[in-house]
Amino acid sequence: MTARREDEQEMAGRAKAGPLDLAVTSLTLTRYRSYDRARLTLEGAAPLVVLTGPNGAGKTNVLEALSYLAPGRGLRRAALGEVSRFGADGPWAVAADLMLGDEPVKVGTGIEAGAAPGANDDDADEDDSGPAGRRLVRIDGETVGSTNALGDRWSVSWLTPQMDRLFIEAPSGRRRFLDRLVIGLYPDHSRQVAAYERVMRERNRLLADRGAHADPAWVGALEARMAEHGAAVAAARLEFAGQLAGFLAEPKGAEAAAFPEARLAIDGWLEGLMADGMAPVEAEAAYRDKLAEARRVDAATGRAGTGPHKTDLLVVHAPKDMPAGLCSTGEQKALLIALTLADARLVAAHRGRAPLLLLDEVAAHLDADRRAALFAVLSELRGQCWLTGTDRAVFEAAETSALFFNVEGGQVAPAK
Ligand SMILES: Nc1ncnc2c1ncn2[C@@H]1O[C@H](COP(=O)(O)OP(=O)(O)OP(=O)(O)O)[C@@H](O)[C@H]1O
Repeated sequence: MTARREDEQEMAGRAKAGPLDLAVTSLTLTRYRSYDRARLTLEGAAPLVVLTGPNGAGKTNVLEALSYLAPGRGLRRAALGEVSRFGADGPWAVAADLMLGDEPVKVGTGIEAGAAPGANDDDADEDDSGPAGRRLVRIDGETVGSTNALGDRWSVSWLTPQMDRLFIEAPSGRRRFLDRLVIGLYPDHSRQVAAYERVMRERNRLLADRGAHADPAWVGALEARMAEHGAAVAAARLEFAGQLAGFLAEPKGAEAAAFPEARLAIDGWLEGLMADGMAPVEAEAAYRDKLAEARRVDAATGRAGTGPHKTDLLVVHAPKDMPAGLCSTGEQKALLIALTLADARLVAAHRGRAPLLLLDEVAAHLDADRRAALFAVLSELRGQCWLTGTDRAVFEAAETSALFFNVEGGQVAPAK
């Protein structure tokens, strides 16, 4: 058992004036990864917040903590117990004061008291529970029933170095990326995806366990629910992609000069039926029939062979008319930034509130002109953007619009 350090790190920075749709004004981390207890206070609402410090100092940990202000497993998709400070005695917690326009909101999340920190919950299927305990959320002092409530009034979006291989790795990563963006626009999508996956597992397990002896009425009922949730998932993805296309096609000013226009398409059987004009209710029926036909094969493989859990997101570098996976590393990064910025503008337009953006190690990979363009675009978004890097010089073009913090030695302190 490690003695708990009670020395709170009080940090203050001075911000540029100007109300944002969404800004973090304070953040407190308790027994969270490399932090025993840390508190950042941001005076006012800066459009950009920059964390600099050496490798391994804890910059990404701060962004990850902020990503828990959204439903889901955070930007590292960590298991619930994994973020508990190693060796600490007690549950982890993240608390933030937000300003939604001029409305203050207090948000707290963490693992329930009494849960075993560090327990292995890698197999957790749900976002908010696992063997290590359950993720609890309090908004303005009230405990809410589900982490999904975190998506109701604001959204959080991120870009991390782990996503650099998004276009060349397995479709599952792109599907998750797509669904995360869809949730940012339509919060109910997370409930639909979770319900779809839950009922699919139940149906697959039943078929694998009972095979030809499974009660057809029971399997049929599960498939009907699978088709219902699957059709909702597919419809939301298509609707989102249609909306985003408009924002991808019209980057303006600095954004247009620095980041390529992207096109995207959703490659999925159910989405394809709907894209070809089939009404969602008919597509749902077609999926139900398809599942019934596939029972024998699915019983043998233990998986459903068709459905929204197989969907891929195709991204094309529009000026080169080239699939993103064939583009250079730098071009792929620029496409990811273009997608993230277009999505932020879409969310701002449709939800009336720009997202909180978390950009981990993004600026260092861009040339000076693209960096300046990125900071200019971010400063104009109505949400707040948190950026990280090892080198302050990289953020020179953001000096007038950013609050800077040093992350070093387990502390986060305002930089001069
Ligand atoms: N559960 C944990 N308990 C204690 N420390 C942890 C835990 N998880 C991660 N760490 C520590 O956090 C540190 C990594 O922090 P983080 O990834 O935030 O660094 P960073 O500043 O972003 O580094 P880089 O510039 O290399 O990306 C490592 O030293 C790691 O050992």
